[in-house]
Amino acid sequence: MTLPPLVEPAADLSIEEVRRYSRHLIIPDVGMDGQKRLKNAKVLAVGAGGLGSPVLMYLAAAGVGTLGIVEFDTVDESNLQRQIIHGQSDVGRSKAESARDSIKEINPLIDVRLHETRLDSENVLDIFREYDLIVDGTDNFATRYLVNDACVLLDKPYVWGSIYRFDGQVSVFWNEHGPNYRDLYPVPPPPGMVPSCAEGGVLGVLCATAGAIQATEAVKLITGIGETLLGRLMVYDALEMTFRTIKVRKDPEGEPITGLIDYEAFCGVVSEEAQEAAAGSTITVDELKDMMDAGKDFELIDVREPNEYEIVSIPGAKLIPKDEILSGRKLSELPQDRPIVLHCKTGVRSAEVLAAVKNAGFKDAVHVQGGVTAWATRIDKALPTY
Ligand SMILES: Nc1ncnc2c1ncn2[C@@H]1O[C@H](COP(=O)(O)OP(=O)(O)OP(=O)(O)O)[C@@H](O)[C@H]1O
Repeated sequence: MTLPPLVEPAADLSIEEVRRYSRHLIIPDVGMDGQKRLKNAKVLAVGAGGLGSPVLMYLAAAGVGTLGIVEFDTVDESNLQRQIIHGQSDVGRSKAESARDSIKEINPLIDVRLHETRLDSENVLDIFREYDLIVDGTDNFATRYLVNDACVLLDKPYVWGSIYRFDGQVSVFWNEHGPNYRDLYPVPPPPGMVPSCAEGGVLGVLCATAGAIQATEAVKLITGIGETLLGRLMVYDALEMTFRTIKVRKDPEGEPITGLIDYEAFCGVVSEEAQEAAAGSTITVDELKDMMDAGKDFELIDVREPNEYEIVSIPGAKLIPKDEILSGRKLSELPQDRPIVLHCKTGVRSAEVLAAVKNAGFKDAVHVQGGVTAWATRIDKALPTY
């Protein structure tokens, strides 16, 4: 959809800016007017991770005058495979500060504002008010619904992106002029149904493709050039190397968004059924270690995928992937005569499996809080986390 420019042009460009942005200025559709609009624009990136990295780097290079970053996390070694705004020497540092330093290196003329906090219902409206446009590079449903609803309430355009393994999706939402995120995804998927990149992995370079499309949409919205992805969903398949766009319409049945809600509860990080099953049937990794040391007779079952098991596993654990149990295909491999201890990477999937196992009649079953990640950080520190 073609839209009028989102931002008014700045009064002028300095000689330094004219030199720096000359390859933009000679594109007739951008020109001085478009570059001045970019200079005046205030864009907020939510998350400085896989998608946030290319988004921030390209918008900085393009001359977006003010870039905000909301990010609470620190750089982990496993981020470096895709989060190219951070480098080896940034491991352990605040992602927001590391991103700011990279931006300043790319373009010192940019004003960078840091919001070193987790975006939530309490702070979202105050933070968003400062910006013209929100670009979301986060990895969880609760934050996406939060960003969407805040954008609707404040009438801001929302550039959304999502990545998983070899697939990317990008769209633009703007309730005043077209659909919002809830028109595409009215309700979140059931907890555990859609694995995160931390659980399922992501091809690092996929972030560049999806993030660059998000940055392109931001530039188009600011300057008013081209057809935006408002009302269209871009679906990218890196293995097939195809880009498809699908129409997104406003849902006539869609509930109006009148305020913010409890997004963690709405997205149910762990399903209610799993929470019920886990209540009183959860053990810590220290308790698991004590059971092992005491020679207790039990079956330890790892419900992750085979490739995860290959990266790191708890000694003695038998691998039966979650879907093999949930589908009933491998229920017969569970012992009838001994207690069952289930674990996964962090304790989300094992809680889901625990509910299914108990429903199937295996009453003497527990799951391990924090999974193999807790085991590797508390019990056997020589093991890697991923
Ligand atoms: N509510 C939020 N407020 C601020 N930042 C957020 C919020 N939710 C997610 N993020 C940030 O968004 C980024 C998303 O990046 P990415 O998808 O590459 O995953 P990651 O969390 O860094 O990595 P992994 O989950 O694989 O360890 C992360 O840096 C994360 O800290």
